[in-house]
This record gives sequence, structure tokens and C-alpha cells, in this order.
Amino acid sequence: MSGVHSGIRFADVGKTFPVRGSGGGLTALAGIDLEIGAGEFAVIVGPSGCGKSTLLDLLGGLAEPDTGLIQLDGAPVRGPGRDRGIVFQQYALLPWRTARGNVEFGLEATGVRRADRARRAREYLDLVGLLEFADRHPHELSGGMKQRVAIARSLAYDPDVLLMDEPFAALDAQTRESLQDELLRIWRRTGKTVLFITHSIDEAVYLGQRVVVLTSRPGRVKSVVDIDLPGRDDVADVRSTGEFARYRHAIWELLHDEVARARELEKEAVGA
Ligand SMILES: Nc1ncnc2c1ncn2[C@@H]1O[C@H](COP(=O)(O)OP(=O)(O)OP(=O)(O)O)[C@@H](O)[C@H]1O
Repeated sequence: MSGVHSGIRFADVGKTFPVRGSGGGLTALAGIDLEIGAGEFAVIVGPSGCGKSTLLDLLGGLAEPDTGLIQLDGAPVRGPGRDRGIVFQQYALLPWRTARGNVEFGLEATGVRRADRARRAREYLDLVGLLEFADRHPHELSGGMKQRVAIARSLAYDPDVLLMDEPFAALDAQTRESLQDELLRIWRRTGKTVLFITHSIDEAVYLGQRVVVLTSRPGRVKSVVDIDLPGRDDVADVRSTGEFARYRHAIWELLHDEVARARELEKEAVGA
């Protein structure tokens, strides 16, 4: 929608939050260098509090970096925009609107004509398999369905990039796995660039073409792991394969020390 989508670039990005009463600051991210190609599915993992959400907020234009540069398609990010859709852990649906009404909501603000809104809402509810539930309100939908509505709502703008901050964390294991498959299917069909945050190593290995491991705070890129599971679509239960286990273990090892360090930091903060 915004010309040719050529990808995302973080160059030496840092973010420090002021700490009230101390005169100092808390550095959430420091020296982040990362490039994500157009159409790539990248997953970010890291210990709690290492700045994952902050990284996504910066790319979403919800916050500004203190140092460095974030570029989308070669141009600096200067605020939120319809070229980036965001899906959070909590569905953030409007309770008084139906599934269809929620998907149409964002389009209303952007001046899309009524007939076009209805067409797009139908198209994207169909894409997430919820066409039959279009007239239900959020309280009549399961958690997984609500999250699918939220995904449809983000996709309806036709953003180039989908930013997902632990979107499946609140769901039960089975629903989570089926939404992972659904997301992969949608990603393949739409060719969107996806940046996905998770705490689950399994989820990261299952979804990502690359898994970016961040250090404990301040978050830096510790390692980027290429995931190559060629048999993913042919194997009934790819999570049980030796290859999957090897990737899982490699990322676990990378994370292990960082999680321990993050715990120490937490203890120090409480003791301070
Ligand atoms: N607006 C803010 N003001 C002050 N501190 C903040 C703000 N937002 C985040 N932080 C702090 O910055 C650090 C990074 O937070 P962030 O939410 O990005 O981490 P995270 O890796 O997403 O954590 P989690 O895995 O627990 O969700 C944390 O220590 C957090 O307390």
C-alpha cells in the first residue's frame, strides 16, 4: 500500500525510560542492529523485561528511540501508520460491536466507503475462518476466535507489516497450536512481513524463519538463529522431530544465561 515494501531496519537503536525521583533512567534497549526482509517471518525471544515490547512499540511508532534509527522501506519511522498492523495479547475488541463491526471499525476512520468496508470485512473474516460468526459479539466468541477477529481487523488495512506482541499467550495449548497454523497459512497467502514476540521457544521455532534472541536488559541482539525445517508441511508432528528439538535446545541455551541474569536484575531492583 505504501509503494514497494522493502523491509525493516534497526540501526543502533536505544531506548531509555526516565525513572521518577531518581534523576536517572532505565535503559530498556541498547545498540539494536537488525534487518528484517520484506515478507519475512521473524520471531523475537528474550527474558522478561529485556525490551521486546519496547522494540515493537518503536517500530509501531508508539514510542520514539533515544538513539539510532528505525527505517521502514528505507524511510525513518515517525509515528504510527497503516503500513503496520499491531496485534496484542489482549484482544482490544470493542464489546458493543460484532466481529464484522470490529473489523470494519478501523476502516471507517480511514474513509473506506461502506460497501468496500463490508467487502473487506467479509474477505478477512473468511481468511481467519470466522465468516459464520460475523454477527456475534466478542462475549459470544471464544478467546481464540476473539484473537482471530483481532488479526482480521489488523489485516483489513492491508498493512505491509504485522507486529504481534505475544498474541497467543492467553490461549490454551490446543487453540494456540491451531492459531499458529492459521497464522502461517495467512502469512504464506498474504506475503506480509511478520515480527512476532513470544516467550515460548516452541512457538518461536515453529513459526519463525529466523529467531532473534535478545539479551537481558538492556536488550541487545545476542544471536539470530535461522530456522530451516524443510519438512514442516509434510511431517504430521514436526514438533516431535529431532531437528525441531535441536533448534529448541540451541535457543534454550542462548536464553538460559540471559534469563538468569534478568532474575538477578529483578532481585537487585527489589533490594534497591
Ligand atoms: N513507559 C515506560 N516507562 C518506564 N519504564 C518502562 C516503560 N515501558 C517499559 N519500561 C521498562 O522497560 C523494560 C522493558 O520493558 P518491555 O515491556 O519492553 O520488556 P519485555 O521484554 O516486553 O517484557 P515481558 O517479556 O515481561 O513482556 C522493563 O524494565 C520495563 O519496566
